Amino acid sequence: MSNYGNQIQFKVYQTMTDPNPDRLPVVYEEWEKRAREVLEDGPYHYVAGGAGGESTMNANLEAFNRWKIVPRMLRNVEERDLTIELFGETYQSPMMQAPVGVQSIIHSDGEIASAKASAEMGVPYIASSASTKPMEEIAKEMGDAPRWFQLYWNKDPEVTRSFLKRAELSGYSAIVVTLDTPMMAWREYDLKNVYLPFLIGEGVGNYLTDPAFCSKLPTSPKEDPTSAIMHWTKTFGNPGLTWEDIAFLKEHTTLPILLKGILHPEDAKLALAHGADGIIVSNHGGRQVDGAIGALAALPQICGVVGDKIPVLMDSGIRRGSDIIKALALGAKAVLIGRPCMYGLAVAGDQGVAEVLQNLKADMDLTMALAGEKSVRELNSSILVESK
Ligand SMILES: Cc1cc2nc3c(=O)[nH]c(=O)nc-3n(C[C@H](O)[C@H](O)[C@H](O)COP(=O)(O)O)c2cc1C
Ligand SMILES: O=C(O)C(=O)c1ccccc1
Repeated sequence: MSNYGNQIQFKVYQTMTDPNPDRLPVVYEEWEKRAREVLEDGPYHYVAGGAGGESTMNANLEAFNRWKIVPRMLRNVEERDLTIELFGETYQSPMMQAPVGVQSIIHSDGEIASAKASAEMGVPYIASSASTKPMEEIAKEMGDAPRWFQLYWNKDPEVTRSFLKRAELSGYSAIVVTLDTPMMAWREYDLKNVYLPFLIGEGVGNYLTDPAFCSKLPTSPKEDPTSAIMHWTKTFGNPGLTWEDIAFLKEHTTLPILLKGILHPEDAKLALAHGADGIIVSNHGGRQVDGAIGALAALPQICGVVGDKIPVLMDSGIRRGSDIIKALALGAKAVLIGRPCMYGLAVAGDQGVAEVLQNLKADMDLTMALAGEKSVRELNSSILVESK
């Protein structure tokens, strides 16, 4: 049971007695501003930017703003429950870290720092295929703490199979298959800055340590890193995949498989028909299709199709506790947090990520209580109205 009320008082007291003007921000916009100050143009825009004119990024925020919470009173919210259950595991809150690759462009400790913060905060960490550090190193940092692995489905099926095996062996308990990035979108700032992290060898930690990947190289990546990177760019994404290929993944792993990047209700039906164990409604934080539907706007229809058959999670645009409450009330079992954690990482490494997660959890708990609700499992759309 949670009580963040006391923590808020503690935080205010801490702030009153701490004369340091550089203390960690509370305001989301200040985290972003501080990240902007510490990052060069290339990395900052890579993280903060979206596809094309960024209309999808804006749509994500607008979709949250369109729904309003209608709080209920006198419902005894003294004892509250933030825990959820997914695939037989109990998680401390309905929040996870979204898979984010190339984190060494944000902080020298990269994914190790984010994973450490996740373990400390009891927030599951989803390790990206495109991490700078190999999945085994990330796992080692986390001990027994919960973690999932995000799969970029390589053109070479042996690499895909090897990633699935390595994830199982290093204690990841679910596979998130990202479907919306068989190729990188048109991202204007990255083109303007001539900045693509993987072309300078970032985000290939899992690949350069993979026996299946390395077996296809003319020489070892140590001897010839350029060839290794070129091979990566040729094999990274697989635009030829179809729904029939999901069977390949099911054959090669016993872990639950979640499909990330679903926005169309017909695709939710196909996901069910092809045996997905979960769906993540997402537009990749507005980084792939410019002009796409806001992720939250896509959520209700997808939950309508899926019902209670498999869990639906969501990401894209979560910035504050009330966003999490809205997503859960519209049917998501949990949400993934992307950029906010990365701004925390840029500003203060693992401590920054932990602070961002802690603040989001406190804000979510308080918002839920003040809306008259005491369990994240019981939230539903009766506390929301849509304003057109
Ligand atoms: C810098 C960056 C790198 C990302 N890398 C990956 C990745 O490797 N795999 C993946 O599935 N999603 C990736 N994403 C998308 C996130 O998982 C998530 O969908 C998105 O950030 C959520 O939106 P938000 O940033 O508005 O919270 C990345 C996002 C960012 C900002
Ligand atoms: O930038 C991204 O959104 C992303 O998913 C990615 C893909 C490949 C390498 C690094 C990040």
